[in-house]
Amino acid sequence: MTYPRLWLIVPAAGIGKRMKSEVPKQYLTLSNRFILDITLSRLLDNADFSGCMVPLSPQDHWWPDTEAVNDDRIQTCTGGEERADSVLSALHALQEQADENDWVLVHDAARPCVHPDDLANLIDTLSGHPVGGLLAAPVADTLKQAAEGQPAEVEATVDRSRLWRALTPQMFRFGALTRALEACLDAGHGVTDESSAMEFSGNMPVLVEGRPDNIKITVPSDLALAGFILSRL
Ligand SMILES: Nc1ccn([C@@H]2O[C@H](COP(=O)(O)OP(=O)(O)OP(=O)(O)O)[C@@H](O)[C@H]2O)c(=O)n1
Ligand SMILES: C[C@](O)(CO)[C@H](O)COP(=O)(O)O
Repeated sequence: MTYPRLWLIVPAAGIGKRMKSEVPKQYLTLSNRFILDITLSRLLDNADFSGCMVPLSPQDHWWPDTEAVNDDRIQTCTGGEERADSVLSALHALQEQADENDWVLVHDAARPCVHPDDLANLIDTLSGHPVGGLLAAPVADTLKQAAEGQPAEVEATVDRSRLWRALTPQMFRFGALTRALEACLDAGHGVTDESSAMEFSGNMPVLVEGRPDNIKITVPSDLALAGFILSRL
């Protein structure tokens, strides 16, 4: 067994409100495969993970019909109200198996287009780093800040020279991430990604440039786009 080990968490307990679909978006299909199965296979088939934890909604009744249900590398737990709650639930479910300084990679179930080269580069870049970091893409568009009120009107153009879009996987030491998320939730400090929790604890995670086509399926038009991207990978 090599140390530190790699653990994978794929939060899949969301309901996909913005997708406006009949089923949670992680259970929509592309080429007759659940998006969740595509995401899990693209990660587990391209790095040596010691285990994978998938937090699911208590109302999830699709999991038994996935490919992943038959994969003995994958465990499930019950997710929480917010993404951060689901990730912390998964960390707690793994804590008897993982060591303090093992790495944990957290990747959205809704990001099936993650490229193996980005996964390998993230792991290689961060493996000796004391804190960890995340895949991210430099902002390529001009950014406008809206004034209060409707209709939305430009209040300012934001300097984008040091702005990046956070992607996933995000990769941190198991113990440090667990404590950071616990501190955020104890303080009522809502976070939408793991890096924000690490920043709240005073760290400066490394930004590792990743492909901008590692999209998160969020709104209806993202589904066809993800299908096109996957067809080209
Ligand atoms: N309580 C939650 C909320 C989200 N997620 C997961 O976190 C990932 C990214 O979150 P997001 O894109 O916001 O998914 P949803 O919360 O499902 O989308 P929405 O905000 O539109 O409802 C998704 O894979 C989602 O399943 C989760 O595990 N637990
Ligand atoms: C984790 C994430 O995908 C990084 O951009 C994003 O923060 C998830 O946010 P969401 O509101 O839960 O989709």
